[in-house]
Formats: sequence, structure tokens, C-alpha cells
Amino acid sequence: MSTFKTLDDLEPGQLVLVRLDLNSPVEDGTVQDNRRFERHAETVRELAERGDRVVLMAHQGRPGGDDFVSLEQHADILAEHVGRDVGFVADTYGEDAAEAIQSLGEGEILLLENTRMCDEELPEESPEDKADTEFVGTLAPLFDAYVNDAYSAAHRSHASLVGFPLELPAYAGRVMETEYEANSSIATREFDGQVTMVVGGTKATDVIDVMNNLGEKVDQFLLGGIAGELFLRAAGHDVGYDVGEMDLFDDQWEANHETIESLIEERGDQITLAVDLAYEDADDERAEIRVEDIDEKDRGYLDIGSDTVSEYDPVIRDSEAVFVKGALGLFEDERFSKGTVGVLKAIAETDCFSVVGGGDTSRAIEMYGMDEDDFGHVSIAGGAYIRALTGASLVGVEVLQRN
Ligand SMILES: Nc1ncnc2c1ncn2[C@@H]1O[C@H](COP(=O)(O)OP(=O)(O)OP(=O)(O)O)[C@@H](O)[C@H]1O
Ligand SMILES: O=C(O)[C@H](O)COP(=O)(O)O
Repeated sequence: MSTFKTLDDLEPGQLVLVRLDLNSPVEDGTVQDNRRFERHAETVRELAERGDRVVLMAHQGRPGGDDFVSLEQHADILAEHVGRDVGFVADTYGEDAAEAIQSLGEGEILLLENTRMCDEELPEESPEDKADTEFVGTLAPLFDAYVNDAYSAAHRSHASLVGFPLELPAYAGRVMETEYEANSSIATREFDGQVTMVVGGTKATDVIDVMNNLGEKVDQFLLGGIAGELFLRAAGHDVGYDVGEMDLFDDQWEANHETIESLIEERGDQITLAVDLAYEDADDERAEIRVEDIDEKDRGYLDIGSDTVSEYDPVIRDSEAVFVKGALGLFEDERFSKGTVGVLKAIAETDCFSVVGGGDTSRAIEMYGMDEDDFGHVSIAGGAYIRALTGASLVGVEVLQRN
């Protein structure tokens, strides 16, 4: 299905420039290991093992942010996953970088400094303008080929993602290949049986855009999270209001309620809403209430309830394909993890084709000890995943497809 060239098309033994997405949480200056390292390690190891000289580019944070740090720690974490040394040079495309690149031996790996430390990386411009920068113009001629493995950053028109593929023979890495195929599959594949989409999270517009784009492909949307509460409010229930310090509902309601109301009217048969919700009671315990019994707008809800999980469970088990976008509750707090974990466990226990995406939601899988192998595909993408589901273009992929 891929319309780009992959590593299978790339002759071994070359000097290859590879773009990864190692953008990671940083706590008190320490870069946190996460599944992006583990996934990209496979591409890097494959290239090194076949005798390529492998030069890696990646970004971390944005200028001004606390997580805008050097990639020195990333090199060490990646080396652990690859099982080989990963050298690091604190330079993006200057003389130090060129020297380190030229002294690489067969199978050796070098990580360049954070691409966003180069002024020409970030401004969103066309691929042609990006290819015309000094950054790309200086670095590209040193290499035989360019590999983009950074699917999760492919929605950004940044120099390291869209400039190089115009200047060098360009290929998709293994992560790019699997992410693209799995995340596009809901739009491109035909499934014989029921297709279910679990949608939650904090952003109503994500859910609206997914429904508008995939409404003809999906049989059932199972809702939860903040977005689910806004749909319940549109269906006439006293939930989905800002109470206390919450600041998640009213602005979203103002901007989206008409669209949500018409979606409920047009696609009511496809939309399943929670029948009960969970909240924190006076003793800080989880308590639950049926939606029809809620008659005051005075409480925040933090998860779907147990009855809702029981209703969603058989729908998932009867599905041929299940796609997940967004958490169904505040799963980071164990008391409110029941909805998200219940749904993920039902998916893991069936042999349906499944894709779980969204940076936060995928995190629930490891937090609650589930096995990633029980899912068809667990995406490491956030913004790029939602764009794939909503039919928006990914410029980094488009440029690869031109090759
Ligand atoms: N009822 C709720 N109250 C408060 N927070 C909630 C609720 N339901 C879901 N969340 C929070 O929503 C977050 C996930 O929302 P988001 O829409 O960002 O999903 P995602 O797609 O997994 O992540 P991202 O967009 O970062 O890739 C979770 O961290 C979860 O704690
Ligand atoms: O972490 C991500 O989702 C990607 O690396 C994109 O990062 P950005 O949102 O800072 O461009």
C-alpha cells in the first residue's frame, strides 16, 4: 500500500541521513525513556547491521520550553535500545558535524544535535523553501540517501523532514512504514465485520473531525472523556459544564455545540454515549452515578462508569476492527482508569484488528501492565495520528511519495 520507497529499496553500504522522532518528556532536565526509542532502534539497528554509516537527526521540545534540551542524553538511551554505540556531536550542520560524519566507519551510528537548535529548521515553509536552506544545502551533499522514520512529526513542514527528501534519494524507515499503513488503514482498508471507534480525550474538535471524516467507515463510535461529556450535554444531560477550577467544557461548548447537536441528529444510530459516570466523592473515593439520575450541574466527572464499560465491552468483542483515539477518563489516577483500561483490556483479549493512538492513551497500556503485542498497532504519534484519522495531509509523507 505504501506509495513511497522503503529500506527494501535502498542498497546497503551507504552513508545515510535518518530523521527520527525522539521528542520525549523531560523531567528536571532528565530525558525520559519511552517507546519512541524502542521503535526507532529497529530501523537504526537494521541499517547499521547491513553496513550503512548511519547519521541521525531528531528534535526535542521547542525554543523557550523547559524540554528544549540537547540530544546528548538521547544518544545514550538510544544506544541501549539499539545494542550498539551511538556517537553524539553537539552540532547540527557545521564543521564539527561534517568532520564526525566523514570519520564514520561501516555500521557506525552518529546522532547530530537537536535540529530545532538550527534557526532554519522550524519556520513552517514549503518543502521547496526548506530544501533551499543553508542547513539542507550544506548537509545533503555529504550523503548518499535520506530516510524519514519520523511519522509522528510528519505533519510539520520543517527542514529536516521535508527539505532533504527533495535533495536526496528518499526512503521511509520501518517506523514510518508501519505507522503510515496502520493509521491510514481505517480509511483505506475494507473490513467485512463491524468497525468500532473508541473516542475520548479532551478535545471535542478531534472527535467531531474524526466522525465527519470516518462516519461512512465506522459502524459504532463509543464515546467517553471530556468530549463524551459534551455529547451527553448536547443530548440534554446536566454534565459537561465547567465547575470549580475546571476549564475544559464551556469554551468548547460555545464553539462546537451546534456541530455536536447535528452529529447526534444525523449519526445518532452510530453514536453510543455513556450510561453512567464516575466522580470523586467526599471521602476521595470513586463513586458512580447513572446519567439519567444526574440533575445538578455541580460536579466534575472523571471517568465513564462500570455499566458503560459493560455496555462497550460486547461491542468491542463483536468487532472486526477497533480504533482508539483519546482516553475515556483521567486514567493517570488509578481510581479513574476503569473506563480506559476496561476498553483496552477488551481489545487485547479479542483477536480483532486494532489500532491505539494518541500519545496519552497509548501510555495507559504500559501504565497498567498490558502487553503491546495484544494490540494490532500502538501508535507513537499524537498530532500526526489525529491528522491521519481526520483525513488531513501529512506533508512529510507527501514529500516521500514524490520520490
Ligand atoms: N473526564 C475527564 N476528566 C479529566 N481528564 C480527562 C477526562 N477524560 C480524559 N481525560 C484526560 O484526557 C487525556 C487524553 O486526552 P487527549 O485528547 O490528549 O488524548 P490523546 O489522544 O491520548 O493524547 P494526545 O492528543 O496528547 O496525543 C488523558 O491524559 C486523560 O487524563
Ligand atoms: O512529539 C510530537 O508529537 C512530535 O514530535 C511533534 O512535536 P511538536 O508538536 O513539538 O512539533
